[in-house]
Amino acid sequence: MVVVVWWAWLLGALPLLGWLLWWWNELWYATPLNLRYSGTGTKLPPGHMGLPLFGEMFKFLWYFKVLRRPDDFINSKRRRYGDGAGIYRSYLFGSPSIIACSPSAVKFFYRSEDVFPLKWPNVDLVGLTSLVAVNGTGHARIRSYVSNAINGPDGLRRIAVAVQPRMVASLQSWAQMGRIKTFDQVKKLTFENIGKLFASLEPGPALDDMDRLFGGVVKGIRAQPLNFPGTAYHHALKCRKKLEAIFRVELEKKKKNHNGVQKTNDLMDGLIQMKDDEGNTLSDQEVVDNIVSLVVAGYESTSLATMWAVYFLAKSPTVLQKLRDENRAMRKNKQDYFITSEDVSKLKYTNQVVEETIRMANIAAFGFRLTTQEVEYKGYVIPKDWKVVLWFRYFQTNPENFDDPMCFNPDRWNGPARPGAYQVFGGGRRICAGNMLARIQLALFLHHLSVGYRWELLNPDAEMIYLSHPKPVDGVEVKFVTL
Ligand code: HEM
Repeated sequence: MVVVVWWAWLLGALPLLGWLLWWWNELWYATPLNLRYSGTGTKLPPGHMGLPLFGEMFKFLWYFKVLRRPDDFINSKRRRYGDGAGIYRSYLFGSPSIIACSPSAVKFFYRSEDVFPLKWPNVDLVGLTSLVAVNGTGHARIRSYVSNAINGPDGLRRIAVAVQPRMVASLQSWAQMGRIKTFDQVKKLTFENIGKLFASLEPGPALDDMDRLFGGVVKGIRAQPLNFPGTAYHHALKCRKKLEAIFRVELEKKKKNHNGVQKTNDLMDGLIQMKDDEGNTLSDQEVVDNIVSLVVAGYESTSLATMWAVYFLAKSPTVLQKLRDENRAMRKNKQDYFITSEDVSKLKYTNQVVEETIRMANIAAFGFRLTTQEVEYKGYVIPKDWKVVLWFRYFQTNPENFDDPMCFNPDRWNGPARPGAYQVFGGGRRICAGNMLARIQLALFLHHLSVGYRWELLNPDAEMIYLSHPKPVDGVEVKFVTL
């Protein structure tokens, strides 16, 4: 009798439990809303919200981690639900979400900052008063200063001069080593240059410590926000605290120097002195938060782009040859070993290689927004308090946007991209504040790399990983020699 009851339970209750779990989020979030809208001609975007708490995270991880075909996550939705308005409902990264993956849908979410403010996960780690955390006028005033300092023509002219000595020194040291793991080396180079540009920090054990601390912060941004010993988030909070203490010491030193002793003229100096229209300066907290957020935004992204350039060029000898020819021609006509930002703008093919590298590298896979009120888009309801995931990655890999998208082909940049199809740096008011800085650093690096060095991938068939960012599993190990 007990066995019969047991079997009845197994056959009846388990499938029921499975069904309930599978439809849990649909029943909890979607069904009440769809009932409310029935008869109004609007409904939720198509999709499936998955299991309680996890939603579609297992499916996401299946495509990104197990199959290593990240774009099939969206392709499977397009196949199942059709293209519709380019939006799908889901439950991702701990929240009911709308996925936006078509140019017009993403544009819709860029349009209104008030309705769809930027919402970085775990933004407390980068700083609650930083550029990426504030909205409205607070955002506009810091953004305009930062953009001018690191992304405008004058800033870029100064930066071009400042970053090249370390690039050249690094390349020479790689050739001496003979064999390097590119990602580790470019990270070191990028961090040294960022340390110099942002806070006049010189290479040495203190900068190495900061590098480790930033590594801890970056890991925490993508982790579940569980604050107890042993979690990535807890560790990241501790790293953030230590970094804050270091930057506060630097800040005090700088304030003293501004009273007459010495001027360094780095980004931190600029932030300290910045005044808005009413003559207000930034608080110490704002200065520190913004420095931390800019390092977080620019460090890993620039390092990854540089690593990918080394990788793609090793696999594309014809492209490399054209790149060498263009850069050697420029070098011949120059007295100076270093080039200027004006020189970079004349390197047409090099800039195409930069653009194609950044497109293929697909570093920033997603952008996050929050819906602060219920709105309608093309007959679909976007509910209040849901997350919007702008699926940037898919734009660059969708064959409807780029012909043969997985082929590294700088010549595709002989003309502009299709309107709205290129989203590597996001768009709207929140478009990457360091996009020109990233581009010029890569172009300068390519100049020195292509005129002076030869390299070869040690694992040309290394597998790819896509989380936290796309990169070959070996970090691009190469044999590296002078030409
Ligand atoms: C290849 C390198 C880079 C890529 C692919 C990249 C990508 C992006 C993307 C997609 C966004 C928009 C996010 C959104 O809308 O949710 C963004 C924003 C941002 N990026 Fe970059 N980025 C790169 C390099 C840099 C660098 C070097 C810096 C500065 C040091 C920087 C600073 C920022 C800042 C401050 C924002 C926020 C802008 C705002 O909210 O107004 N990025 N980046």
